[in-house]
Amino acid sequence: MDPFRLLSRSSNLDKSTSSKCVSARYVPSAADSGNLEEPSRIFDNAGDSSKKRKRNPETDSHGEIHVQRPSYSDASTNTAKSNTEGRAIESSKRAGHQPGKTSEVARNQGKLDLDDCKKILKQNRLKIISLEAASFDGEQCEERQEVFSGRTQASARKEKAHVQLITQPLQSFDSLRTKYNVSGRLARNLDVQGYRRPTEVQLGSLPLLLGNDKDRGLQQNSDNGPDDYSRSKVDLLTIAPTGSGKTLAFLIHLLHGLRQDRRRSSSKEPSEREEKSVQALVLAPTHELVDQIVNEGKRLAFGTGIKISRMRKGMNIDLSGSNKDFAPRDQESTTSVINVADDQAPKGSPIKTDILVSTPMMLLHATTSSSLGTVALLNQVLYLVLDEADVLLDPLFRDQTLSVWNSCTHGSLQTSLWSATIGSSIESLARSFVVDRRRKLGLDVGRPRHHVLRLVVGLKDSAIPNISHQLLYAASERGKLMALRQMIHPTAATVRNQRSLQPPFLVFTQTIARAVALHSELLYDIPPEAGGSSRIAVLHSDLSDSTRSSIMAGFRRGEIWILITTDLLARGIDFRGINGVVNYDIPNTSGIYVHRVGRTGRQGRKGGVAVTLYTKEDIKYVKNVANVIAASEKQRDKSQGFKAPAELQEWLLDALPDVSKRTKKKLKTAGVEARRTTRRTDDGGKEARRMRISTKSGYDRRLKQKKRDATAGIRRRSAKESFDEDWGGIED
Ligand SMILES: Nc1ncnc2c1ncn2[C@@H]1O[C@H](COP(=O)(O)OP(=O)(O)OP(=O)(O)O)[C@@H](O)[C@H]1O
Repeated sequence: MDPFRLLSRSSNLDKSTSSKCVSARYVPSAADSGNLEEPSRIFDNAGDSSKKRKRNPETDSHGEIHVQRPSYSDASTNTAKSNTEGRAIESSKRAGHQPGKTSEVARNQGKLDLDDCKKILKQNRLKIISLEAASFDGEQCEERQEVFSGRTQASARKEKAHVQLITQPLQSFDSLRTKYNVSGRLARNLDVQGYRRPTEVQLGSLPLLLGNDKDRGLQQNSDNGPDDYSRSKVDLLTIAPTGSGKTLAFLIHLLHGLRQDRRRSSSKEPSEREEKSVQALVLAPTHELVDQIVNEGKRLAFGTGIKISRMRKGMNIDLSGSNKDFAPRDQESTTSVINVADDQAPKGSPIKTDILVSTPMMLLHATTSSSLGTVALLNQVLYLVLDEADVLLDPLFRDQTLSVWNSCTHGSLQTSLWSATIGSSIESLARSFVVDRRRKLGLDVGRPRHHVLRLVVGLKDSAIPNISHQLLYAASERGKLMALRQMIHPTAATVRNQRSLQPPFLVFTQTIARAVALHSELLYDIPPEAGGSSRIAVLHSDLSDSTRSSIMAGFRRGEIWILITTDLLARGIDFRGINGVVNYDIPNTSGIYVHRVGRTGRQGRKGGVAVTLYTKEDIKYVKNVANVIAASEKQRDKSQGFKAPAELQEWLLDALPDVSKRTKKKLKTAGVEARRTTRRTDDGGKEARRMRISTKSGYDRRLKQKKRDATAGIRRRSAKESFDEDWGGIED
């Protein structure tokens, strides 16, 4: 008998246990927040232990990646698509790609041939098109106006005719150094921070931002040399899912761009070198997001000599800049320390920085109150980033954002816009703004064509597929509170017998007043043995900056388990170990739903739960949310390759009423009427509404109030009587 077989007979591994161990890796928890794993691809089966991750195309570019050819049923679509594809190939050929033939040579130079590029882009669900902004001039401008004011047939056809570009993907962070000459220090910082492989959005956007027209699959501008980085800039609009790593993508671009500019200026004679102030500007809608970007930027910029700062109340911009003592070589700059001086700078002191991160309002406040004016302070800005671009260009922030953009008058300004949701109207607005700005500044005269590109990762404007969505009907406000209590209570193992919702989680309400009211109602729901009221907090824009920062820090450290908030935290905020999101009040738009639920399941992590509670007042709005959930489930099934049990019953989609455009608009601007902070009076005016969130019925509350009044009356009377007795009045 084979002695080896005999010895191994008793070591029968329990298959179920082993598979559990593997899949446990993908369950997010607060504990994994400090650990950066390999990024899970959002659209593959990263969380499914039984399936292999997609192969790395760098090591396995032949045969293993199976790309399904699209089958077009409709003849007209067929023609349109094949035309587009044909043009894409044409354009790539013009750019220097030679399908099939170049494989060996190209691979030796770190370049892939056209087919490989196409496969990788398709595998990562990346679509890149040129919006051809610079081709609008003269009469074409009118057509553009039409696109902006409403999609005419001509403009719709024009949209369809966009050519899809086949770009060289960024296959590893190593190629940042080898292909794009990114500084060794920046590459090291990426490694130290634990970033091993680029995510989908980084894979697609970095070659567009760092490369030349050839890398982008565009026709090469004849006078652009291969290394002429500054002359081959494009503006980019990126739409990628929540938690997919957009911040890292634009930070790498800014840091590399500024290093390149400095290298160039350091090669000049000292007397010819210019001192520059802010050269890169990042706009974000909230202070919390600004802080987060700066923190990530500082970690990445460590030792590069590039300074990144946030704009705070009372700060001024120093025009003398911070690039005076720049050490161009990596070795020299390794001694730099993370400079946090600007954070502790006294109010009113000027800040010297290369990259400034701010909300539009804060920046405008500082620049307009300066004697120099906004344009003088921002005219050296070479890079403008709009993070959460759709909200920055939304009517609420639009004037401020466009005013900042207009003040960046440098001819080489490169703008990039980033969000998980950018609708067609915002896209048109951005595109027409680029064209108008360039025309006003006369930037296109005698210059090579300027391109505006759009990169879409996955399905546009949709929620990530790796979270479990649940729509819960709670009938009334009392019902919602009871349902939430049920989730908070330690015995509540599951939500609707499905995945459990365990702290830490976020609870979103429609208004600040409701967030405050809900917080005071739930304050004592967590038993003292578990930390009591310190485990639950409320965060909104009426709080001071320091209170907001300390609550954020407490939640990140895991000291706060339940954070009640408004849409202030719906966008961009990256809490890595968060287990779920509760939409206590339904979101005003489907876009906000996508962003709110995107606070969980980040970086492809599985296990996040998103619960949306709704009452009978909400029924007419719920289809917005239900449609997003249905699309997300479809995406999940597609990427898994099988149909998983739906969490959203199909009949519900049919039963819910359609949301009219008017209702959508009303909801977007003011939210559900019953929960607004003001109400209309009979004479047409407005009055503040008292916000109460309670499980007690109105009858019980009235009864209690009557009892309270009666007790107070008795106390008052008895106090008066005893006073009369003691004093006894004035005797004759
Ligand atoms: N290449 C990478 N490898 C591993 N983790 C990454 C990588 N890139 C980014 N991350 C991490 O992914 C998380 C989400 O990134 P980020 O906040 O930039 O997402 P986002 O796309 O901006 O999301 P949102 O749309 O919500 O703003 C962060 O914790 C970040 O550190």
